[in-house]
Amino acid sequence: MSHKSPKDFFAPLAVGAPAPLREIPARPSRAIHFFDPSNPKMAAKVPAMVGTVDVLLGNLEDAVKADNKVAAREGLVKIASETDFGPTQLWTRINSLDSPWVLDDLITLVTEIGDKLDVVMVPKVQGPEDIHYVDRLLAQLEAKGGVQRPILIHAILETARGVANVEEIASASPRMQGISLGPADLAADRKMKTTRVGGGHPGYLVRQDPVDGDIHGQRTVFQQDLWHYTIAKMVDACAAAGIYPYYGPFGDITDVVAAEDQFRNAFLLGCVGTWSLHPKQIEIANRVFSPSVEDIKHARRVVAAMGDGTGAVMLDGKMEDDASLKQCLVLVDLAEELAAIDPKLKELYDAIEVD
Ligand SMILES: CC(=O)SCCNC(=O)CCNC(=O)[C@H](O)C(C)(C)COP(=O)(O)OP(=O)(O)OC[C@H]1O[C@@H](n2cnc3c(N)ncnc32)[C@H](O)[C@@H]1OP(=O)(O)O
Ligand SMILES: CC(=O)C(=O)O
Ligand SMILES: [Mg+2]
Repeated sequence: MSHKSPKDFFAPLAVGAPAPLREIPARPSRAIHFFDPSNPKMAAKVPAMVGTVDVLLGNLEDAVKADNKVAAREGLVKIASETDFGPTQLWTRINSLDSPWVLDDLITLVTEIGDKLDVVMVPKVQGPEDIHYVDRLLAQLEAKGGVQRPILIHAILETARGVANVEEIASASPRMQGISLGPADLAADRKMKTTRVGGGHPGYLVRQDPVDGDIHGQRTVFQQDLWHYTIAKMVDACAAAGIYPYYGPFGDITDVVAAEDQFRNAFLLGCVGTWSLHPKQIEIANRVFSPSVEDIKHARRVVAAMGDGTGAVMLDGKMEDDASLKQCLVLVDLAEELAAIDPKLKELYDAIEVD
């Protein structure tokens, strides 16, 4: 197998295309909010959502009716042209690479609103060859449309082959911004037996041992997370490649409690954000993917106690050293990035007193 040399990896793939980035910017993206640009009621809400959510994503793929594919594409061009997105990123999810719509999706969006698009989400990515295809096409279209900065690529992990190839996908191009879990298509592709869009399943459990040998007696049941393995594998692949991992959709819009749990598990495992399918999920995602006041208070105490960052100290009966300091800096750095775009969080974090 031939590999590109480092100098080729960072060369534009088309004459006139912008140079690839050497590092993916750490822009807050706690919620990637999906809307259907062909749905007039949803589209009308988008301008007012600017500034309330880190990412607005015009969805062209699944959940948009086949008859509305062209209207969704044209609707997104209109919204993007007429809206000032300020601090909010604009992403799109294009149709799958084997669909009859994707070529026109890319041609239209990159040449008409390429300078406003931050990230193109590619569904059903099977391996690095899918990223290479989009990478070259984006470069050609950026050159054609005079786009000034490279549009990044986000892959959805929603096929068994994609999961098997996740490390190669994560490092397939300097455009790779991140990867999201796609639990619905992934469940179908793997022939899992859950019919839910993300979240757990009451049948996937571990049961407490029988008490006094009574197998029919009262035994506590612990529901397990169907997605733990895939999320952990995705987080490792993304961290190793210097890109960002995300949970995906949580389809039970009414169960805001379980959505919060699923999001928090992903946050604790290393994900930087999640999807929001309904306005009510944005607040949950923004809260869960922002470090809590308690976390930041503790992290700042450790930073203060560790002085030059080396050695070991005791704090509240616990050992802190170089490694736990690094863990705390993950939270402190994230808080700073979020405070820079979220005035309410800035106020909250600024008010923390470290004793
Ligand atoms: C497996 C996957 O691929 S997941 C990704 C693909 N799926 C999606 O993108 C789904 C996006 N979300 C939706 O389509 C909708 O939220 C649905 C179908 C789940 C629910 O829609 P509704 O039944 O209209 O929800 P509800 O009645 O609570 O909506 C309240 C209001 O919020 C609006 N709204 C609902 N979802 C959104 C949204 N995602 N963005 C903006 N506005 C929205 C509705 O239009 C409605 O407006 P109105 O008050 O002017 O009538
Ligand atoms: C996210 C997505 O597309 C899926 O779960 O299938
Ligand atoms: Mg899908």
